Amino acid sequence: MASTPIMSGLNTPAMPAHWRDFLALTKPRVMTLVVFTGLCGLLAAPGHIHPVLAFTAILCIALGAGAAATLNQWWEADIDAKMKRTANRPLPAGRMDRQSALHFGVGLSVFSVILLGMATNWFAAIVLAVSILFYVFIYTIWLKPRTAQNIVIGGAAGAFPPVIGWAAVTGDVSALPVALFLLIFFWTPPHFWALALFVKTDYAAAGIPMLPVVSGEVATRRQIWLYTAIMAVAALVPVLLRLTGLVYGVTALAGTALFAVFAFQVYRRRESDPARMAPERRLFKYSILYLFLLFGAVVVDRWVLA
Ligand code: HEM
Ligand SMILES: CC(C)=CCC/C(C)=C/CC/C(C)=C/COP(=O)(O)OP(=O)(O)O
Repeated sequence: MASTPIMSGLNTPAMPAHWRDFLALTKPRVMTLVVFTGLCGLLAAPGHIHPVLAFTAILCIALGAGAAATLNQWWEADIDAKMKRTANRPLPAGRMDRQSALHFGVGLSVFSVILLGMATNWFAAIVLAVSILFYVFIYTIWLKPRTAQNIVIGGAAGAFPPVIGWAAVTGDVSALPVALFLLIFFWTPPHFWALALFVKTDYAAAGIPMLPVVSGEVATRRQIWLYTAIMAVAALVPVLLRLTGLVYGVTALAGTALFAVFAFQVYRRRESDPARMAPERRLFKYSILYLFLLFGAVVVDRWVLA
């Protein structure tokens, strides 16, 4: 188990945590895209649920994702303390004690799963529970400290939200939500390794075996390119299977071509560039826009051009 604040020498909080610290534990910025992909999964599904129930389902995805992020930080408080990027989070900075974070994370997890089950259906609730458990146990506790492939397998947790959104409406899954799952699954390695190339030293300091630390930059750049190629196929699956329409088709083709150009620039570069817009920074930023665009296009096809 990760060491307690006292064992790891983290600051012990002198004051009760502020509500802003609880919010920070949920990683709200990262979760905007998680929630958006969940919303698009819900809106792309055939059938109809009452708008209040749809809103509740999205709220549950947001709360479940926030709960998972909280439990991730509860476990990693001492690791976060060693990295500049994460040292100011509520636990390593000593603004909150680990017990409060644990209670908050477990409480929010249970609440989000039960509320989703009661508001929509228990299949969707089980998928939400699986994604929380996957992120906490498979990624955070098991794989992250052990293997440089941690995010490839562990990243599956982040691919579940569109499946949950879809299942909230239909009570099952079919080809399109599986295709959207695969798109996020294969998108995660280029998204994260691009970032890991420019915060590499942080992970090294914390002893986390991220790919650039373990296998070096050249191998990471090659892997980014490899996963981009697989992601490109995943992005085109909905087009090839005619699961989506023209807007998605054009967006996926153009968006993925640009992704490939940026990934190729990362591949060609042999070492980090201190310049602000180095290829890896550009790819990381664009990776986020890319998912927003492709998922948005799925919904436009379903609702505007139906
Ligand atoms: C295991 C998989 C993943 C890892 C290791 C990862 C890691 C990271 C890291 C370290 C950051 C830097 C900023 C921060 O910590 O706040 C980041 C940013 C971000 N990630 Fe990921 N990520 C993963 C999967 C995802 C998924 C599945 C999504 C959404 C579908 C996502 C969306 C974002 C967004 C939107 C940002 C930008 C946040 C901002 O503007 O500050 N990430 N990611
Ligand atoms: C519905 C549901 C449960 C969704 C979960 C979504 C999910 C797993 C998203 C992953 C995004 C994320 C913040 C990864 C950070 O990795 P990290 O924790 O290794 O990053 P760090 O170095 O910033 O702590």
